[in-house]
Amino acid sequence: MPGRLKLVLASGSPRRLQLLNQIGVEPDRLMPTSIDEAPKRHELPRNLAKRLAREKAEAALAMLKDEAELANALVLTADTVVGVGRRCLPKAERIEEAATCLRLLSGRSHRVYTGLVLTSPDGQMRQRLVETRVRFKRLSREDQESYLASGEWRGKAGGYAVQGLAGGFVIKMVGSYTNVVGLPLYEAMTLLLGEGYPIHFNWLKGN
Ligand SMILES: Cc1cn([C@H]2C[C@H](O)[C@@H](COP(=O)(O)OP(=O)(O)OP(=O)(O)O)O2)c(=O)[nH]c1=O
Repeated sequence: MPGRLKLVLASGSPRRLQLLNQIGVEPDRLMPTSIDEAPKRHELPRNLAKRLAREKAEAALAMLKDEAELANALVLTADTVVGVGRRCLPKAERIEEAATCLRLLSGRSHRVYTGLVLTSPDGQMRQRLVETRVRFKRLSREDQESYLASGEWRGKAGGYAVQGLAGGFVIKMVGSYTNVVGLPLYEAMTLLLGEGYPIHFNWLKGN
């Protein structure tokens, strides 16, 4: 008899895990991948998000191939990229990068893309690309300096986290909020249900 369908979240992002938990999904395994996330020359933000989500899926599958107990597992990966026009902003690791991002984001609209890949046990990859438009207020010198001092930008695409202090910078958002945080929940839920993952069953637990 086939075992219960398992889920591997191939991510080291605590935000992605929290977002999945929010819809009652608890992955059987967390598996951070490590890939080169540098954009190619002239690569558009949307293409970068798609490519990196796919490369994370491939890296996770290679790590899983010797794990018999996860042979029957779905594997979920995502990558979030902030784009200003045709330019990909970095996932800020240094304060100078974050400062450059804030200057570019100040007083204008940008787009946040998340590429999502769900791989089924037979190796089939189902992919989504989700886009949200975000408009920031003009950031004063104090906004920028205080935000940099907060450290909240660290490890975040585009050097900000909308779920934290930077929520106060957002004038307008068009599209999915959870997409900006790192995992668009409508699309994730649709992909998981499409592969037969029993999301609603989990909602009944505890009642
Ligand atoms: C724009 C934005 C990004 N982010 C985060 C989500 C992601 O963790 C990160 C983008 O980097 P990613 O490379 O997408 O993800 P990651 O390296 O953190 O995790 P993994 O590859 O292991 O799945 O930025 C926020 O938390 N809030 C935001 O508002």
